[in-house]
Amino acid sequence: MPRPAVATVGPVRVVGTGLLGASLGLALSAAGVDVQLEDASPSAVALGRDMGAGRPATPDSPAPRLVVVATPPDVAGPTVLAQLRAHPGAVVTDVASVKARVAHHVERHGGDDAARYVGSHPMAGRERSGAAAADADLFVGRPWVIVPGPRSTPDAVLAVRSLAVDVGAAPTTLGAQEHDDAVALVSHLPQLAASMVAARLRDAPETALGLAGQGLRDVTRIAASDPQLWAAILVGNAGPVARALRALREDVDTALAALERAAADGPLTEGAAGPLARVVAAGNTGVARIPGKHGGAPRRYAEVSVLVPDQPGELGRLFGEVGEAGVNIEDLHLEHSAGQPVGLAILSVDPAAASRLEAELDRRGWRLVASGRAEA
Ligand SMILES: NC(=O)c1ccc[n+]([C@@H]2O[C@H](COP(=O)([O-])OP(=O)(O)OC[C@H]3O[C@@H](n4cnc5c(N)ncnc54)[C@H](O)[C@@H]3O)[C@@H](O)[C@H]2O)c1
Ligand SMILES: O=C(O)C(=O)C[C@]1(C(=O)O)C=C[C@@H](O)C=C1
Repeated sequence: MPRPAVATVGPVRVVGTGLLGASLGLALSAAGVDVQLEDASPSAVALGRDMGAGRPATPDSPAPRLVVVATPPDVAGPTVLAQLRAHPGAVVTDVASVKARVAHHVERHGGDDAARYVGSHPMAGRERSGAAAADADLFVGRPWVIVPGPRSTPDAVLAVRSLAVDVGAAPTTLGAQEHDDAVALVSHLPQLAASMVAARLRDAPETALGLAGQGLRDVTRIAASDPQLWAAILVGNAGPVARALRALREDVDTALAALERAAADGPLTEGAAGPLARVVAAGNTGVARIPGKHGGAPRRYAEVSVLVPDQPGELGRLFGEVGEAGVNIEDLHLEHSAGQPVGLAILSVDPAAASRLEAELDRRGWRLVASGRAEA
């Protein structure tokens, strides 16, 4: 396969070869960029190398043109400073999930070197840590926030934007505090909420856990995230996260008051159902505002739900036949419970093509499920 043309000029030094660093190394190496790997843990470097993310940095390595600091956020500021000093010809960025603290650190202690620093944050990741979980396609189609400092040069900003584009991400520029306020709401509060819901399961009886369906899985995937990394992220963005959590607590208190009223006086008691419906309806409004798959404005798709036998090759056959019908799958959800002989494939498609696709799949013997759901 021909290599994609990239604007990033190596060597690129990746400092911190865990999930993010190794994923970046994989993507850049696949594009032919020379990647040097550095980590406080020698075994993390060795793993990154073995995964194909780059070559271990040595004292004889050529000077990097670009350094990407992918360490935990609590050490990102000092690591950025050390890299600026060690590589006076390099642009330095970091990918920490919290930006204001790193920016202040570089601004306060970096002197003229701060001109070569540009903060950044790819909104891409997963609930696992380390290079073993790395993925060259992690950044494809994801927003990548660029956070220029007051002294960042245009060339430095361009180098970091190019990096984002070269690995398939969509760069967008924000101020450090604006970024931190935004991710408190769309990333840090969801992590806390997922963790708290999942924590309720610790002592749940096996019979209850055996009933777990897709709803629980949807809400708790990120509860498997690394506690140490997330503790550093949350304390690093404490003010905005506390504000978001306080607002959530108000909704919890509203729901609690309504439930306790219903529990004490019966489900038809005045003031019980109304507040609960309003909480759920507010959630409907919020979820409808989450942008679609390309991170752009929400657009509506029709959903076609198909029962798929739990046998090798059946999903591939379904995709093939949707393709033969000339319909593009815009998004896909799979619902499956252990022990069930079938799964449910929910295909998001252009509304204009939905009925034709349903008729075609029906004709070919697929079992369709009326869902009527539309995705925003
Ligand atoms: N995990 C995600 O979903 C995600 C997404 C976007 C951004 N981020 C940010 O990316 C950064 C890395 O996260 P990750 O998920 O790759 O973590 P990770 O735990 O997988 O990797 C971090 C690596 O940094 C190394 N390290 C720690 N201290 C170091 C130091 N002082 N010098 C050099 N190396 C050091 C560790 O040995 C480890 O290999 C964090 O700042 C995180 O906030 C994470
Ligand atoms: O999808 C996931 O698993 C993530 O945790 C990714 C996610 C996010 O909240 O979107 C998590 C933290 C990062 O700073 C950026 C991305």
